[in-house]
Amino acid sequence: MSIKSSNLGYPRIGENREWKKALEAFWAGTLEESNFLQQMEQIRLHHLQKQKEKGIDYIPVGDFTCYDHMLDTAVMFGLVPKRFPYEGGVVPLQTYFAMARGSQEAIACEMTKWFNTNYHYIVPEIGDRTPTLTENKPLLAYREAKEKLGIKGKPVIVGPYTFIKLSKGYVPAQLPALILQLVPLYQQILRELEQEGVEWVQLDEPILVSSLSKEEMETVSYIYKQLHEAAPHLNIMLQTYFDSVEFYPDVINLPVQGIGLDFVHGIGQNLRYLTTCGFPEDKVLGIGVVDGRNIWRSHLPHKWKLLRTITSAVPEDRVWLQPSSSLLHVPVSINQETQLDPLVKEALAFADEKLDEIQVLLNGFRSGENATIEEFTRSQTALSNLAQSPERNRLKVHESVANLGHQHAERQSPFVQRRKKQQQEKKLPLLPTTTIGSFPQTLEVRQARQKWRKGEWTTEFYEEFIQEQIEKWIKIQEEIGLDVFVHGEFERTDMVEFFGEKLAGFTFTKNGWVQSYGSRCVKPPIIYADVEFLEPMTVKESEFAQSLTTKPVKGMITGPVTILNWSFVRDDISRKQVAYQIALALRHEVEALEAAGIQMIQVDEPALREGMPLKKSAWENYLNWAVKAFRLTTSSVQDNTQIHTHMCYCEFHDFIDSIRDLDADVISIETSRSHGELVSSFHEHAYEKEIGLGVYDIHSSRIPSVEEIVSMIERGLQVLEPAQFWINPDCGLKTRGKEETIASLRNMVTATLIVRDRLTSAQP
Ligand SMILES: Nc1nc2c(c(=O)[nH]1)N[C@@H](CNc1ccc(C(=O)N[C@@H](CCC(=O)N[C@@H](CCC(=O)N[C@@H](CCC(=O)O)C(=O)O)C(=O)O)C(=O)O)cc1)CN2
Ligand code: MET
Ligand SMILES: [Zn+2]
Repeated sequence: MSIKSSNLGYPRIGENREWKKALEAFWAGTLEESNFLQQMEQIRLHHLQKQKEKGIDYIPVGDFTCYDHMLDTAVMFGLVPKRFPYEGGVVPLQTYFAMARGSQEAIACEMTKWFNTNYHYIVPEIGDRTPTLTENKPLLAYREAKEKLGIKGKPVIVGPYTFIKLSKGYVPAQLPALILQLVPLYQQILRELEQEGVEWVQLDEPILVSSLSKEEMETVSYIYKQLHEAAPHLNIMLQTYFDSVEFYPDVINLPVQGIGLDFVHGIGQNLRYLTTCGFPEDKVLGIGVVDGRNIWRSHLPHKWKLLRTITSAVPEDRVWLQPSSSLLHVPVSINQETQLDPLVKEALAFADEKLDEIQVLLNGFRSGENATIEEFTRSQTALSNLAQSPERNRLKVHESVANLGHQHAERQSPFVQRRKKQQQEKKLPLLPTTTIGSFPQTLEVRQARQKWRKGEWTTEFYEEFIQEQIEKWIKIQEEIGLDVFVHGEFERTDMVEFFGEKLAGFTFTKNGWVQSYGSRCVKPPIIYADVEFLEPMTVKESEFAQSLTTKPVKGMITGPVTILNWSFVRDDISRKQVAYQIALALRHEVEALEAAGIQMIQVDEPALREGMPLKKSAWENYLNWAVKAFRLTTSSVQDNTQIHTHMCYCEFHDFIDSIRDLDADVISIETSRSHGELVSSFHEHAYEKEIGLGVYDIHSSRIPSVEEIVSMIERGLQVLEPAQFWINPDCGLKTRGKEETIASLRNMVTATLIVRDRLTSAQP
């Protein structure tokens, strides 16, 4: 036996986003359920077949989903919240999608970021029901692959501890009881897999790389002991990713047959552990050597050296070569990228190419290093050509970043003084209403952009079209009676891609899509070089919108940390340096907006939290530079220019002090999808600046009632001062339709007026 290859998970969306298109057609009612399911199966099998053809020894099955793998796990355990109709047994597709997307009757489940990625999972709600096993999904996936393709796959399951830790609806004291309920269900799954003759199963426990307590590690040991006893002949690959494991000595002694470690993102610590503590002789080591989170080609000679180091500690026949994580986080294939500059293209590897890299390394082991010398040289040359390119060596940019030590990044006056000036000048009513920036990106808008891109429309014609949209929506906002307007972001494909296209240092793929949540995808820009400001990016639209109304129109840009976190970033310099480069570029934009008379400028940072390292010990350093990057972007404006920021779909409670340090005058946040739980965190941290609370979920076509919004507002008012309070939806409205947007916003304004009335008449 020699070294083996393995994969942890494959993108679901398909080379041409077939998956997304099928889902959206099904939801729209233009694709019947049976056809839909058939298409899903086709896509699923095609992906397995592809991995087989690439020669992967351990192909993951069961990683495919019709929405999200956490949601799949929750419904497998019958964890349907009581607000959805459900009578036990296999959860119907209708209910499954209602949990994900909401229905007119019931609010959707919460959605939040999967560790430090831009992938969002549906948060299981445990409290409502006792978990039961409704169907053995991994077993079904295994059988399908075996029967239809002759593939003896490796079922992938979210591990019990990660599942519980990422769920909600229980208090810590209930944890032991919960474990006692869930463990037998996992046991049953594994026992049935064992009986089926499954060789290996992959249990994903990324939670093991986060900062756990010793006590928690003991719980994990208890759980895995139970699992092993239930199916002693089944091999468990305990898979971790995104960083190095905590408690390495405990982890390697768990009664499992394989341990998967990330040797890209956790390389320093994982390697130190391996060389100092060793690795047990009775286990397989899955080594994640090819980056599952970024799109750069591997430097194969370096990887080879790493493999040599590892195989001097663990014999080859007990090693699996694999990506560092599921390939869910990278685009499918570089095949279609015919327009990329060869300098960049040669240096890239997407999911399919990453699997090829694994095979190249494997061949090196099987047939000797010489057999792969060509590929090794090619990777080395591509990466060094890019490193030496003038675009990566813009001295002026390097100097500006190097000189940052002396920059204060302070507003002229402290918040309290600025606030007074802003209040006097802006004279906003109590509980000002606003929106987060984008209005519906309708088919009409997207098609217009496509016509312009294809050259069917002139730039002039397209810009006129955008102006018409802005005009239409300024009128709509007037009619609805909002207090602070936005221009609607019609000219943007995506809040990050748009800015990337206008800054130096970025490049773009034609088809490099990655799933963000459900059917929604993003095409992350590639930061391949030094970033520089070229010319104003948003001034024209903002200025135009402001010229149409006397209400303030917020300028709207995406912040430096979010642009960083939602791009694929060069890895030859630190992320901090890249963030500073972007911040210095964006500062010009903020200044240009101010100079054009825009008095409120929103700098979105929805990805600030997501970039936070998984280990608490690394938080301070990250937050220091992330906050500084935001302040570099925003601090040069006058006191009366009001800086807004916005964040969504993340945990807020553990970094409120950093939010305060951003020194934004107003922050608007998502609250309703997390059902209002985080409002009290701002109170507990005595947050003194202004806050806009998300009063309704924007990921659902459901129109919130006035009463519902009133009670959301009142809930907020129990803990926050009326004077610091703004009212807004959870996030931008680009994914919504026009009519539902208008209806929802009307209800939001009506609800605000009711509460505003109550507050003012209660005053002496
Ligand atoms: N980068 C990023 N991450 C984010 C968010 C975000 O806004 N941006 N928001 C949060 C939630 N995540 C989201 C991610 C994506 C979308 C989203 O709406 N994505 C669109 C794609 C947006 C886009 O780039 N649209 C292009 C068009 C892309 C396209 O599909 N074109 C068609 C042709 C046009 C058509 O007929 O539709 C094609 O190529 O086939 C455009 O507007 O120009 C989608 O999946 O549908 C929303 C939220 C968190 N993470
Ligand atoms: N301004 C952006 C919008 O409204 C913020 C989105 S945060 C994911 O779409
Ligand atoms: Zn948002």
